[in-house]
Amino acid sequence: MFAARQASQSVFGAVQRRTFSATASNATKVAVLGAAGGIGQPLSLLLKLNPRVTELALYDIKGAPGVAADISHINTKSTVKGYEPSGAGIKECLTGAEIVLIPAGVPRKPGMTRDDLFNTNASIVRDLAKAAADACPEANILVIANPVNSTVPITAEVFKSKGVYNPKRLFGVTTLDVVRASRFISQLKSTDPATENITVVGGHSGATIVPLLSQAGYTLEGAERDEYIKRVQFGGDEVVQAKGGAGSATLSMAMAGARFAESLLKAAQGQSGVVEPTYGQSGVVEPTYVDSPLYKDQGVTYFASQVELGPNGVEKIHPVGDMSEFEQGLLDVCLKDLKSNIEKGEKWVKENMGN
Ligand SMILES: NC(=O)c1ccc[n+]([C@@H]2O[C@H](COP(=O)([O-])OP(=O)(O)OC[C@H]3O[C@@H](n4cnc5c(N)ncnc54)[C@H](O)[C@@H]3O)[C@@H](O)[C@H]2O)c1
Ligand SMILES: O=C(O)C[C@H](O)C(=O)O
Repeated sequence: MFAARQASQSVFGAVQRRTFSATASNATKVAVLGAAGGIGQPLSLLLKLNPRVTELALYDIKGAPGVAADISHINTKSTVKGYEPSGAGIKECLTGAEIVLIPAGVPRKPGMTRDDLFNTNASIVRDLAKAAADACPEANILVIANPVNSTVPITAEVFKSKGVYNPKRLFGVTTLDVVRASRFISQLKSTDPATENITVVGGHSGATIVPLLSQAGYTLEGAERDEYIKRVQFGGDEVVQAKGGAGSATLSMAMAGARFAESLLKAAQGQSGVVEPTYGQSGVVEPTYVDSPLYKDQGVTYFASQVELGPNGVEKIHPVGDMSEFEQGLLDVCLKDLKSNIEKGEKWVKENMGN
């Protein structure tokens, strides 16, 4: 009981109490690709605060050694090293990594959709996926770069082309949608956001983001419902507008990425079931966008639903479960959009696999 309680301490709780430390058998190297960016820097900071991480490898086309030097002074035990193309390079960064987070890529400006990022980010993700498939084919790959609905299939096709694809190890990070859906309902209902955990299924853009409020026992009606759904589906646009051309969500995304990485680390280190609410509800059952059987018969080969994580990555993909008629309508729209986003990624990468 005590051990379980200790192991489920939050990132911040663990640091403050100074009682929890990762053991040698739990040595975990985590790599961040795009570590000098708006997401990469705070994400790397949060990973440095996580006692489950023992080695942090930070790569970017520019600036990663500086970020690493800065973060390395934080008084937690993990080692930190920065890599750039002209130095030790991405191969050394990735070798031995168990988790690879990919926030490398261009963010949106006002007026753009995530799909407008496709032309730039597809080749960035393809090339980083190639490097990971060569250097750490068994790592858990966590894709943050947008458009996630398409960059995840691109990553899968790269791994398939190298004969090392394991669908249990590839994740599109959709945690920010869960974080937003939970925060926004807590604002409407005056509840504690730390205890809200709204399941969000589908994908990660606009109408493909489907919050299932009914599963948390909530019913919203009329304008209140429509505004809530719009805010969850277009929460990213709210931040893009507010930043006025200086990028998209970085800080909330860093938290969401760190939370999902922590869930995987907990699962890899043997925790199972639903874990008591800690670091923003980080548990071992999380919605994430994976190679999924749920809607394959409709040509939708990747889908985010509740996924149980374990030492081998994906342990179990939960079905979407009961939903209201209204939510079913949202899901129908989602599936149509998702199918074309997936096909776009797969088609592009097959035509542009390169060497
Ligand atoms: N999944 C989500 O929920 C979510 C949330 C927010 C943002 N995003 C996406 O994350 C991506 C990054 O956003 P950001 O705000 O951090 O952008 P940013 O421009 O601040 O940072 C991107 C970083 O990637 C680096 N980079 C570019 N090409 C690279 C390459 N080939 N190898 C390594 N590093 C490379 C850049 O040098 C830069 O440091 C965007 O595509 C954005 O849309 C996703
Ligand atoms: O909105 C964006 O472009 C970034 C991200 O996907 C988000 O949801 O905030």
